[in-house]
Amino acid sequence: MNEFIGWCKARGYKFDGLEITCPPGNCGNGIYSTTTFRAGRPIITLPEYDMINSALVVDLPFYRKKMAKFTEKLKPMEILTMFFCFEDFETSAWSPYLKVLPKEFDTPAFKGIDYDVNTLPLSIRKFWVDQKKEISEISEKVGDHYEVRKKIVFQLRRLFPELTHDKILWAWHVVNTRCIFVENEEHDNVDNSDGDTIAVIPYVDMLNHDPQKYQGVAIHEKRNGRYVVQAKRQIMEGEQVFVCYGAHDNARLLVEYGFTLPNNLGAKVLIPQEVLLTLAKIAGIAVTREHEMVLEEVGLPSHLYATDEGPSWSLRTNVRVMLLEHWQMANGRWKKIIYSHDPIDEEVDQKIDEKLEIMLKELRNGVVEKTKKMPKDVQWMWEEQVKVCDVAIESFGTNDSSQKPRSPVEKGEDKEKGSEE
Ligand SMILES: C[S@@+](CC[C@H](N)C(=O)[O-])C[C@H]1O[C@@H](n2cnc3c(N)ncnc32)[C@H](O)[C@@H]1O
Repeated sequence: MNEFIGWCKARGYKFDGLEITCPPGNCGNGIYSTTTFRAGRPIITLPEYDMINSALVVDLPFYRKKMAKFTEKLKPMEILTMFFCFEDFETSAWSPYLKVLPKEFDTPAFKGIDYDVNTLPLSIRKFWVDQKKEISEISEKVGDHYEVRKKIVFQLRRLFPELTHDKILWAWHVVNTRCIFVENEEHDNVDNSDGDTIAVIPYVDMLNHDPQKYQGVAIHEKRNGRYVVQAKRQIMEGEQVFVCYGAHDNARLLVEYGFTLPNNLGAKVLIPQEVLLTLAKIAGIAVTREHEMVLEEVGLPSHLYATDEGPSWSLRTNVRVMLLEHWQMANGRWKKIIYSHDPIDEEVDQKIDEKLEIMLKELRNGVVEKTKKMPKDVQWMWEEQVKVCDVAIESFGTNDSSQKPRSPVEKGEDKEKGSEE
């Protein structure tokens, strides 16, 4: 670690009052404060040219030469993965940094765990599919298959015999678990058709995630040519400095970063429109095609979030829409009602509560039933969803679990109704 710290200082990084140590638990290294920082003070600064982004890599002579062999341009994720595949731990200019990177990761992809997508909660499903696709696409392009396709096996094998699927998987994880959102300039040799917004930033990438406690916010100060992490509130001596990687639930944290958080407020339950409609019907709301069309036009999500004190405004509004009378919807009259700033009529408000409570209990029971049927290794993801439902239900203040309506699954009416599916 000392070699890395010296390397950073020699490159102009500033991080007085911080030290990298291993926090308790299994989270690798973290950054701790050895002094008190006032809110607004920069705690880490480094020159922007030290951000490892696609432009930096493709302009390095080694990679420029290497990429000249390809007929197509690579995307930013592929370029950064390639960089971590090929940099030599001993001879690279980044050697002290490469040596402090984790050797392995606790993500399902790294451990070779392949979830059946149909057993995952909706909140993580698309992300899991996209991640698998991205890893296999990268390993095809940079690895064996790509070489076969391009008939340059011989040259690449001769130049880079160490390039294996395992190496690519490791390099991809380095990028995916450590990259930060930045707005990179366009570069002629980069395929930025899907954007170019990632960079791996040494030292800054030692910051761990805590969405509740985080004190560090990162800013690319283009005008000053530097990258800065600032204290967004006072940081006390001895505290671990955290940033927030995003409002992710635990399934997402595990799949993307290989860890979970106790009491994660990023937990959420996605309620797609067809499930909302089913729940509404169970709660006795007479939903017509007209209601469905208005719901589509309003376009609000019906999700439940662990951070919400009760069902969100958008979920309540969707229920409100479904309670509209035919005459209230005719000729676009619903817009005046739904978008009005006037307080909602107390009677309507009570009706929304009453219906929502039934709907959410039904949803909860459906998720509980689903949880029981899921393989053991993903049950905890569903249990987290049950907890989110519980918090929302508790907000109604009745909290009488014996009164929970039986789910359609229990009643044997419709296997999928009332579940998150
Ligand atoms: C950007 S790196 C942070 C530095 C990292 N701990 C290291 O030793 O290099 C992200 C990785 O740190 C770990 N991590 C970050 N926040 C964590 C937390 N709150 N709990 C456990 N592990 C965490 C995970 O392994 C994640 O993939």
